[in-house]
Amino acid sequence: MVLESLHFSRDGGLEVLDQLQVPQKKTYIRVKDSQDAWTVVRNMQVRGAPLLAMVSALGLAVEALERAKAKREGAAEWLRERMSFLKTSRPTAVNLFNTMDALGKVVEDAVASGRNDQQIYHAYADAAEQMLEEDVKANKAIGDAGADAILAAMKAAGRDGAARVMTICNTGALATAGWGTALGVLRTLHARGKLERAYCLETRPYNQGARLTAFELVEDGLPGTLICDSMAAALMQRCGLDACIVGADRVVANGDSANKIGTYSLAVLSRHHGVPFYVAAPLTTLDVNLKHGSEIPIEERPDEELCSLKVEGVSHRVAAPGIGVWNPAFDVTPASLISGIVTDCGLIPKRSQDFDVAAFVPEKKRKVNGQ
Ligand SMILES: CSC[C@H]1O[C@H](OP(=O)(O)O)[C@H](O)[C@@H]1O
Repeated sequence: MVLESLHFSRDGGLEVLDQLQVPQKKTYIRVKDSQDAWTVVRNMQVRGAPLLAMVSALGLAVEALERAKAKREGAAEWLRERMSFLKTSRPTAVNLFNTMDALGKVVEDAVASGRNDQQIYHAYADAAEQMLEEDVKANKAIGDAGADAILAAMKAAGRDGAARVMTICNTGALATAGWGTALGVLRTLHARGKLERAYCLETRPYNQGARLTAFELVEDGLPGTLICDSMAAALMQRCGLDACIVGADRVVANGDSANKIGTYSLAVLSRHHGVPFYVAAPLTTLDVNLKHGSEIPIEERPDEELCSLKVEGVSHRVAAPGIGVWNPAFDVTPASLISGIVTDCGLIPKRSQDFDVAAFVPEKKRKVNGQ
């Protein structure tokens, strides 16, 4: 059983796994309020689009419950200000914004129904806690839909065996509340006896693949092979693949998808080698307010993160001092290179060169996402 990314309870509060220390150390750190939540997300001690949204929401829930106990007034105004603050930690993963907007609606509904301060604090905390269960359920649904899609594509290509699948970054239990999105599809294939091998890219410069995905594959006994990002093309050329499946930080109205830097090159390689390329994401990752991938804000991380290797939280500089650095944390894959977008509500139907995401988001889910 993989380490859990977080532990939350009303009495015990919130603890998160410090992912900067994985796999050498498995250290849980306490998140006592919204400031702590913002800091662990900004530092990438906690990362992964769904997980960073949940940790932000739950860190604020811990603080809200403390204020309820102390009978502090001004609940709605305080929660609005704290949610706005939490939105400033990282700009690309839309899950953070969708989650804060959905929780903001919970607060506004409580105010509109005449709830007092204590009730408003508790309404917020109840909704934040419920997101944990919903996330794992969504990931299991993504797992089934993704595994069905990959096996159907293999059958159409005349292959009935187990799947050889490549993935980038970490999209497993350490990027979510459990099971994972793209890595959740690999877990489902394995559970069905249909995973021949998972090839995980080390995912420079943060090494989510080498440190986190490799850790999850080994811990859960999935057949995994680690490769350098630069080896992906040669592996497709020499060994053959049945699919690539990746996560997402934001999928916009036409299906263009932002994900970890290196994903776009994987999509181009997949197209060149005739490998189906899938994006796996819960509905909280969809953003129909943006029409095209060029509108997605791309986070740039500190130069030091590219120039150094961090082991157990300690940085060792590798790059020559004084060199200029460009360090975008994400890139955007155009919908035309994506074979399918796998969600917890099934696959988004593909048009000739893109997807109609807005038509897909069911009315009820659209409301939850604040769209
Ligand atoms: C479950 S999708 C997680 C998504 O987030 C990762 O980015 P980061 O590690 O910088 O938070 C990566 O893009 C993954 O695909």
